[in-house]
Amino acid sequence: MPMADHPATPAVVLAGGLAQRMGGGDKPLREIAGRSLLARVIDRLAPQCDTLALNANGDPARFAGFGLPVIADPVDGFPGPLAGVLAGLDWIAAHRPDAEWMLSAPADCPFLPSDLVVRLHQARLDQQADIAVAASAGRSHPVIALWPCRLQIDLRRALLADDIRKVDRFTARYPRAIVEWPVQPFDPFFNANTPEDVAEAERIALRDSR
Ligand SMILES: Nc1nc2c(ncn2[C@@H]2O[C@H](COP(=O)(O)OP(=O)(O)OP(=O)(O)O)[C@@H](O)[C@H]2O)c(=O)[nH]1
Ligand SMILES: [Mg+2]
Repeated sequence: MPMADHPATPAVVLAGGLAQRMGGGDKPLREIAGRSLLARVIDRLAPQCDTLALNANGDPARFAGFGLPVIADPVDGFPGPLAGVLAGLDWIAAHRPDAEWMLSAPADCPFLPSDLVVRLHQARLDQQADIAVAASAGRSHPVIALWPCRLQIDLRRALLADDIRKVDRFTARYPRAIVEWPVQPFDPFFNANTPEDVAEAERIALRDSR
């Protein structure tokens, strides 16, 4: 359910990468202490977002168990996470035309904070920004962001005509709010890219559940 003090915010979970550092395969389905990365991301976002969709290429059947729509990249090849953001904005324009904002988050951040959406909205209001981006330990996380749905047309042009692939390069065109989160007791934007990261995530998950 959306929180009362910010607009209804659908979210797209980006699960479209190659997972090269993990050694390939479906990274979102990798388990951390008995629950997949993707299931953990959904657990974190579902209370904050009023609609969820997955962005992934290939056979959507492998995600059928989540009961969520699976949207493919609107651009061929592996053009990077910006294509996933565009896939989300296209899907929302078609299915949630009432929505003005969209959250994007990667499928490999299993400990997303429970105040993610509320703080991103507050920051873009306070700073009169168009886009709000999450940060921790002084580093921004460009794909964990709140996007105005009206950027759909600009983003398509940037990807297809201007060949922009870096999320930062696109968002730098707009007033941005960078919103910092504390990293204690752990970084809420911990990102599982390698098998070593999976082991570390298991340690965090087991500690957190005690
Ligand atoms: N839609 C889409 N999402 C992508 C693409 N490349 C990366 N992503 C997503 O962007 C987020 C961050 O990317 P990475 O951590 O680099 O994920 P990855 O590409 O699976 O892993 P590496 O190959 O090891 O970089 C993840 O949620 C990915 O699913 C892409 O080509 N299309
Ligand atoms: Mg990653």
